[in-house]
Amino acid sequence: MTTVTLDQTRLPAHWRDFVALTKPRVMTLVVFTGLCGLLAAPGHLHPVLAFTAILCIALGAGAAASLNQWYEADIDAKMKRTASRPLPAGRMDRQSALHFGVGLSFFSVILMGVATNWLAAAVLAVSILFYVFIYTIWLKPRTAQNIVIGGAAGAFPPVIGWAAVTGDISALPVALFMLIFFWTPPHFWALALFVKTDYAAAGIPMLPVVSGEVATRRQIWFYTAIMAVAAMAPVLLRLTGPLYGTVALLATALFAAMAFQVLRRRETDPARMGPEKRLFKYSVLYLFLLFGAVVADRWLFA
Ligand code: HEM
Ligand SMILES: CC(C)=CCC/C(C)=C/CC/C(C)=C/COP(=O)(O)OP(=O)(O)O
Repeated sequence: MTTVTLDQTRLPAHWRDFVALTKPRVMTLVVFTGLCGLLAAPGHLHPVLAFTAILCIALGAGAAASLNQWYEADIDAKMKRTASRPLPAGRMDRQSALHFGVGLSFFSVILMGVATNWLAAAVLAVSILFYVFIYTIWLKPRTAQNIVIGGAAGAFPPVIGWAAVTGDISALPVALFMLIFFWTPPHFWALALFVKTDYAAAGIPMLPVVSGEVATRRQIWFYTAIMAVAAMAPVLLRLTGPLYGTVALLATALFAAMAFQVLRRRETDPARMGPEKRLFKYSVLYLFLLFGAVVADRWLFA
């Protein structure tokens, strides 16, 4: 097992490493759900301010990701998937990541407040604090249910986007929050099944490590069922229309079919494209599809 002596490597940090620190690939979907919240909201925000609001969500998410990596540098060094990140690989010192994360957090929240309103800024602040303190520092090292509660951090972006336009939070953004909230366990546990040896090596009590594969597969199935209800809720409550309803129905049926394949398996082969990897990859596309449909529906049928 590789142990990197952190803080002793004080190589000049390249700007690319600061970008890597923000987890840009994950951020694409965070930004997209935030953008959809903003575009689905009634009312008008000047395009420059709308762009600024989305930028703030991206910067806030990047700040949270940087603080997550500042805190977890030694854990990341023990996992194959994360060992090449800037801190464990020794390309950046921890202080830089901390300063970058704290600076960016304040900058994104204050800019959001000045450019849009302080409700959007407050929700952005809550999501950063939630990801860093509730998920990363408190729950992740302690309980296998870490992502069920901690996942709420990633569910805030559509609420932030909506609040940036309207200055309030109504039923649709709450429904979109619920959708991401219940989507997160199947999204993450599908991945956790094929990287479970990594988490075991790092001593992180992720569900497949603590409760085993069978329990994880059942939990994925359980949360998929709740997520399906959350996915259909916007149309049942008449918050969205038929286009969203059709996309949500078809995409959720496929999600459930894939989760069922995962449920039927006993063991994961991390080297192959099994049902677990397929579900993880599809989970990302699924959220893109549903959020895209919310906006398309509002714009075409509102
Ligand atoms: C606590 C909740 C969550 C956990 C624990 C989690 C965990 C993960 C992990 C470990 C990865 C692999 C990424 C990597 O290797 O760097 C991943 C990928 C991804 N996550 Fe999540 N995730 C969560 C919530 C979310 C949310 C809320 C979103 C967006 C709305 C999201 C979007 C993505 C995307 C787009 C990828 C794929 C990145 C790629 O293509 O490499 N995740 N997630
Ligand atoms: C606006 C705002 C602040 C949004 C936050 C978005 C957010 C919390 C997304 C969570 C996504 C994510 C990559 C979790 C990784 O879990 P991990 O940290 O356990 O993954 P790792 O093992 O790859 O470090």
